[in-house]
Amino acid sequence: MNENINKIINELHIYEKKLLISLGENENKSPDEIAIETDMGIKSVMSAAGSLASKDIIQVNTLLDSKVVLTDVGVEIANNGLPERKVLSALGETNNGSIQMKDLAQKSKISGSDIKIAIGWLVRKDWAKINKGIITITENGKSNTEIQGNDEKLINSLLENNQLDIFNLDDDLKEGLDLLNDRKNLVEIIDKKTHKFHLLDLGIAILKIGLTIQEDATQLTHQQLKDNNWKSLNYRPYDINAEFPKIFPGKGHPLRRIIEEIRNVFLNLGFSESNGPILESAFWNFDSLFQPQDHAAREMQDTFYVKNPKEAYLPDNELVNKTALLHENGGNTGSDGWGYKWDKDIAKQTVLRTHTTGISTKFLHENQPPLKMFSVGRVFRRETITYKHLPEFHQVEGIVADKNINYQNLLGVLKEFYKKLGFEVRFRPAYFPYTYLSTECEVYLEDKEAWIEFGGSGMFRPEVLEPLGINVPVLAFGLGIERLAMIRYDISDIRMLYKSDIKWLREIPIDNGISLE
Ligand SMILES: N[C@@H](Cc1ccccc1)C(=O)O
Repeated sequence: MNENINKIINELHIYEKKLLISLGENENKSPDEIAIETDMGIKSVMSAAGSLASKDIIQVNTLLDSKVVLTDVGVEIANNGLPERKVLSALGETNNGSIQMKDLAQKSKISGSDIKIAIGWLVRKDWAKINKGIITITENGKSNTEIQGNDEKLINSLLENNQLDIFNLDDDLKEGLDLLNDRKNLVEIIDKKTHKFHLLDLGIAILKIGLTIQEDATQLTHQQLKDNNWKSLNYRPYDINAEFPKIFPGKGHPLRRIIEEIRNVFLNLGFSESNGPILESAFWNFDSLFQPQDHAAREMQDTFYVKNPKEAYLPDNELVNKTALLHENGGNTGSDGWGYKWDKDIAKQTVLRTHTTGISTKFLHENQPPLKMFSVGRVFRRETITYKHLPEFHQVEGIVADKNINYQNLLGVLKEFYKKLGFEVRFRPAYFPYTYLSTECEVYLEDKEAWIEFGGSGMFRPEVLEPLGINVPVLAFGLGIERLAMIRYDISDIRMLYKSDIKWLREIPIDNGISLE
């Protein structure tokens, strides 16, 4: 037996020991008292008690503790007397023991609203009778003028003691409580659960053997190693439930992360990555895309033109001349072109690129199909800032060029791309001067109950491909990235992505499965 107990003792946690020792001194302490005395905190006391109870060392009883207290109204009544008591006193002071109803308020000094209550209780307590507007004291009333009722006893006792334990009330006070309870607003009963610990035989036996508390070591010191003390130390076990401070490790910005995710999707689909300058010539940004020089998108209100450098270099003459011809009369493509005089100077203008599509035409000019290329970059438009518009944002641009490429392949690539990112998109017919057929992808924003546009795409027109020297079909797309991030991170305002809102950035989970190496 002893051997067994020793084993149990050895396995006791320091909190269990502290609790047992405390109970050994006095079993009647409340958990709160023990928590203060042992400096353990109430949670630790209760969990140590639970653990001791599970080993049959102590028993934990749950008690309901019900206290009665005066309400604010109750305190006032306790100081001034019950309204019916005031009326009874007033009746006692009259010669014939009666008062006219209409004089009641004035004679008994109670407020109008208390009259009804006073009458009700006078009758219920049989202190007075009412007949034809006259209140008359009864025999019972007379004999009660000097005696406190049980309800009054309780009120006074509460005024003195603040609160009383319901289970300890004597019979008078119990009856008083019943009466007061009927009045609704004078007393209140507060129920509280408490626990009481009781040492069982095993607990008593353990205490008899005696418990020593060796404070746990939480740190190893140089000295302990030197003195060889470390061997006899009692090491505090790791508490994996302990509270810990929140830490906010560094992490990639959500926009950066989604860009990396997008890059991975295309790299995994076998696309090669390309890039281009932010400051671009109008030639690559517009002219190479068969966008006429008077096209609305080129207007100052849509495009940022740059003063310095004011002009960009144009590519080789052959390409420039072919492009000029195409704009003017369609060149060899069978198209009529736009039918205007193409102006070199307009093509030389420098712009902050309005899309990344110029990267694609430049890439086609410099590379031979078959090819698959994508690029991610920042683009600029003179947009009014709203929850879904910013004057600068990111696009992912891409092309696939090969003999048998067609519009179905385009839809296939886009579907695959969005699916890999976890989005469901719908396609709508669209128009771009440089593609035919053209389509736009949209996603439904539940918050705004609206479809928002994700980006455009289409098959490059022959007018685009011919001057570049490409004679196979090319599918092309240019998709916005910020809006994807909005949905991915559940933010209803695109501006959030550019605010240094620490709280939001901190709370975004780190791990969304994308590595940033
Ligand atoms: N450049 C278009 C998208 C697009 C790219 C390629 C082909 C067709 C459309 C935009 O910015 O919206």
